[in-house]
Amino acid sequence: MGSITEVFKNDPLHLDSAIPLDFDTLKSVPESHEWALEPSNHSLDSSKMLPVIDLTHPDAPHLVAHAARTWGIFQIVNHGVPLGLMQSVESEARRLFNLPTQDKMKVLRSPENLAGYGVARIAPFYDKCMWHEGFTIHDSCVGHAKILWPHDYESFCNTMMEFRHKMKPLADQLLHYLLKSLNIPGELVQIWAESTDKVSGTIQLNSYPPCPDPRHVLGLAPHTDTLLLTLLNQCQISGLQYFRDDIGWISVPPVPGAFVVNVGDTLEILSNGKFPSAYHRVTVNENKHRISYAYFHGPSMDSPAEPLDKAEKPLYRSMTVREYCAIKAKHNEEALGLVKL
Ligand SMILES: C=C1C[C@]23C[C@@]1(O)CC[C@H]2[C@@]12CCC[C@@](C)(C(=O)O1)[C@H]2[C@@H]3C(=O)O
Ligand SMILES: O=C(O)CCC(=O)C(=O)O
Ligand SMILES: [Fe+2]
Repeated sequence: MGSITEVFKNDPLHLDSAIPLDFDTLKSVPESHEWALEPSNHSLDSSKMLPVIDLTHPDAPHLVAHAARTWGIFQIVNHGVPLGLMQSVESEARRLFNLPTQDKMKVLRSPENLAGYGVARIAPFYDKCMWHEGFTIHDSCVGHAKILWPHDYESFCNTMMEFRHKMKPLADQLLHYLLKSLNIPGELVQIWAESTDKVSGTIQLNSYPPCPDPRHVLGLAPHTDTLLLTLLNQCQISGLQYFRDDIGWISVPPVPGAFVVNVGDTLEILSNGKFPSAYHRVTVNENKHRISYAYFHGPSMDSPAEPLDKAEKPLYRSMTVREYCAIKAKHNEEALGLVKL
């Protein structure tokens, strides 16, 4: 059926590269984790550049569409997701990542699966390792949570399911604003809105432990997200950076209670390049254990991935979302270039 899991069944992440480092035992950065980092641009005040949009503002639909066109990344506040729920997601994520390594290894993501504990999907594309461990939730998380906390799994699962339940309509609303701003028939906007009903969004919990020397380390290597929209909370600790050719790497400042919204590759294709997918990376901290959590909003794998405005010359070839995800899983950063006409 139409889930992203099937893409990874065909292109498994091999186990030897799927195990994160045991960060607790490290006193210095091993060579395997030392990157030649492109420097950040500190001369610009990114807090004055990247838009922070109040979703209760009467002009919110236009502000959202404008920010997605100009940046491919922006932040939203007054989005309706309760702060208490956001705090619970963070504390459940911390509870998980604070478990001993041998416990987390019991829920290691199997090579052909999407869900569970492990390194980022993009890890095999790099010869250096990232200072990161992740936990991915796709359908239910009960199986994994029962292994981790046999007598106390419910608070984790209830929190994550409640979070997903609140994120879906928010992501749909943003997608609706964006698609409506394109020159496409209302029925097509409706079809796309409904296409996200067939899949349950993916939740990704990210952990970036304190690092003895963060200057040469990356939490996550530069990447774009694959699906339509990613909504991410950085839990008040900076680390997320965004790249644009004309400005270089700038920090995305943590804004209390906000979600960072990233345009993903699939939305770049649907919009014929009007909403550019955001190229981003994560840096780490010396003393703070940074957590972030994200909701990945995607369509059914059977949906067409092609420019929607038929009056325009298409810049990308037509394919299904499944085909695009398979190209991304094989070629990572090269994928968008490979489907450009
Ligand atoms: C829905 C998804 C997006 C994601 C791949 C995945 O199937 C589940 C994990 C997601 C994640 C999180 C960390 C960064 C990222 C690039 C990765 O390696 O795994 C994203 C993937 C993505 O957007 O392509
Ligand atoms: O941790 C972050 O700020 C970003 C995480 C991210 O890029 C992702 O989960 O795709
Ligand atoms: Fe990302």
